[in-house]
Formats: sequence, structure tokens, C-alpha cells
Amino acid sequence: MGIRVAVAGASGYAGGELLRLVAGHPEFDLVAATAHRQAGHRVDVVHPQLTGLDLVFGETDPTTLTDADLVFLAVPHGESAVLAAQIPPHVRIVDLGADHRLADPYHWAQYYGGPYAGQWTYGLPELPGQRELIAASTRVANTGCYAAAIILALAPLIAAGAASPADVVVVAASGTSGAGRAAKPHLLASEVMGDLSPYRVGTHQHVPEIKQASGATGLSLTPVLAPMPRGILATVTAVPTRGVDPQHVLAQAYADAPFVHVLPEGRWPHTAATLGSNSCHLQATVDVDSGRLIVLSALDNLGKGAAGQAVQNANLMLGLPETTGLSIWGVNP
Ligand SMILES: NC(=O)C1=CN([C@@H]2O[C@H](COP(=O)(O)OP(=O)(O)OC[C@H]3O[C@@H](n4cnc5c(N)ncnc54)[C@H](OP(=O)(O)O)[C@@H]3O)[C@@H](O)[C@H]2O)C=CC1
Ligand SMILES: CC(=O)N[C@@H](CCC(=O)OP(=O)(O)O)C(=O)O
Repeated sequence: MGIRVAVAGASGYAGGELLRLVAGHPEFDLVAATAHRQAGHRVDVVHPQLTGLDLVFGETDPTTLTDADLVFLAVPHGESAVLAAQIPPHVRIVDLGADHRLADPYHWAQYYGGPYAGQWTYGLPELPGQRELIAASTRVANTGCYAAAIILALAPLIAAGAASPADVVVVAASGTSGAGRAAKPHLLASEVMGDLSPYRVGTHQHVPEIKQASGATGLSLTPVLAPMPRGILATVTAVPTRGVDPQHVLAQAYADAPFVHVLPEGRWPHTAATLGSNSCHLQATVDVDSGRLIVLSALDNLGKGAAGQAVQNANLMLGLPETTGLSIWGVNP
């Protein structure tokens, strides 16, 4: 008998990717997959990529989930805090939503609203000291998808004193699965195809999360919806504080990180190379004209930006090698 794992919100995009990873994980037994409107439907009807997984979605209620050793919560903001409060402390939880990411209740109220649920251990193992904290935790808050791409690009440069924390500018494009599966008019194929559209310009909810985890004090983020199902490409620029090679700083920071790859000089991250993997690809340079540091960061929003990262955190919480059941390599093309 392996480690008993339940996935709440399993009918969504992040939940579907979690099911795929949990079902293929050598130490996990999938004991429950729960949904909301899709409760009672077969998993392989909602997720045809999981044909062969003989399961029906249960109702998302605490009694189904407390039977597990570890629960992944992949439900909308606000719902995961309500569920988590009803799950006993001995059951480990990784929350893919935002409910437990922020330290400051004021930021929660400003960007999300509703009751503030408090902060859990932040689930980005590549931050200094964070692996150990995650391993010692029974409650872990997974990162936002843009947040993962941007923090991995930025945090080592600020920590090394190589970039000014006060003036960080990011433009980041995301595939449509980042917005979830619920039908929304702006996500119709006719609206998305052939278009690049900025949204929540200057007001995106990941800004306080990125500042909190990276040390940035002034950050402008322009998110762009891109006509592709998966992937994030973030262009992060900052003012250098001293003449260090940003690529060298990143390579040193991630020398022991199995999923973060600083690419050889001359190669630039692009989303397709990361899809299906739990990897983040980085490359950095200094702009010849402005002198600003430029870091490009690519990942799969459902991989390192969500489900892959959640499994990486669960592995650490359970004392398993962090790479168990995860792929470093993608599926391009
Ligand atoms: N998509 C992404 O790239 C990322 C998502 N996340 C986070 O992961 C979580 C899930 O996102 P995603 O998969 O994209 O969203 P989806 O909209 O695709 O899926 C949402 C899931 O939550 C269920 N659900 C909806 N309403 C409720 C409710 N009131 N109570 C309980 N369950 C409910 C849905 O069930 P049903 O369909 O049966 O109604 C579905 O299983 C969110 O918190 C999101 O912010 C984090 C990082 C990246
Ligand atoms: C394309 C798109 O809409 N992306 C989502 C990112 C969702 C995400 O990362 O999840 P959290 O909401 O859990 O932080 C957005 O910008 O809100």
C-alpha cells in the first residue's frame, strides 16, 4: 500500500494534470478525485487524456478527503481555505490556490477579497532554505503560475545584490489554461485565436506574492493572454546594482536544483520546450542599450506553475526524493 492521495478540484485543468502525475507516481495511490458540478461523472469522460483511469468524481467534501494521507486542493480561491479548515492536522495538504500564500491580510483584501485564511509555508523549493521548511510542514501553499516563473528569474539576482529591488518590470505571456476550465466569453476560441491581449495591467494578483518571495519592492507586471493552451514566458528586467554576470548568478543559485535549467549562452527559453515537464528554463543578459538586466523564464503553467510543483512539494513533505514521479523533460513538439 502506497501513500494515499486525494485530489480536490480534479475536474479542472490543474486537477487533471494532478491526476495524471499522481496516477503515474510510484509511491502514490490515488484514493479520491473530487469535483463540483462534474461530481458523479467519469474521470475519462471529462479528461480523455486519462482514458484507462477507472474512476468517478466524488463530491468535494471533507469526509472524502480526510481518508487520505495527503490532499491536493485545486479548487477556486476562497474554497480551499474553507475545505482546509475541515481537514485534520495529520492529513498533509498542498493548496494550489492562493488562499494561504500571502503574509499580509491587507494584500489579500486588496487583490482577492473575502476572509483572510493565514499564511502557510510557501511552496517554492528552489528558494534558499525553503526545501527544509517544506519538508518540515504539513501545510504548503503552492505558488501562482506567473509567480513561479518570475520569482525563479528574479530572486537570486536580488539576493546577490546584483539587481535593484525597487525597479522591476515584467511582461509575461500565458496560455489559456492558466485561466481555468470554466467557460468565459473572453476565452472562446474565436476571441483567443490570432490575438495577444493584455489583461489586469498594473493590477495583477501575483504582484504581492512575487514581491514577498523575491525581495522586490517595486514591480510592474503586464500579463498577456496568448493563443496557446499551455505555457508561460516571462521577460523580467531590472536595474543592475553592480557589474555582475546575471547568468553566472542564476547558474550558481540553481546548481543543485533538478528542475531549473539556466540555458547555455545563445539559447533562449521558449514555452514549447517546457510543456509536460516540471522544468523552468532561464537565460539572462545585459541590455546593450539601457544596461538593464534581462531574464527570460519559461515554464508549463500546469507543470512547474501548478501540478508538477505541487507534486514536488508533496515529495519533500513525505521525505521522498523531490523528483519522484516528475519529468525534467518536455514533450515538444
Ligand atoms: N490553471 C493554472 O495554470 C493554475 C491554477 N492554479 C490554481 O489552481 C486552482 C484550480 O485552477 P484550475 O484548474 O485552473 O481551475 P478550473 O476552473 O479548471 O477547475 C476548478 C476546479 O474546482 C472545482 N470547483 C469549482 N467551484 C467549486 C466550489 N465552489 N467548491 C469546490 N470545488 C469547486 C471545479 O469543479 P467542477 O468543474 O466539477 O465544477 C474544478 O474541479 C485555482 O485555485 C487556481 O488559481 C494555480 C496555478 C496555475
Ligand atoms: C491566463 C490566466 O488567466 N492566468 C491566471 C493565472 C492563474 C494562476 O496562476 O493561479 P492563481 O490564481 O492560483 O494564482 C491569471 O492571470 O489570473
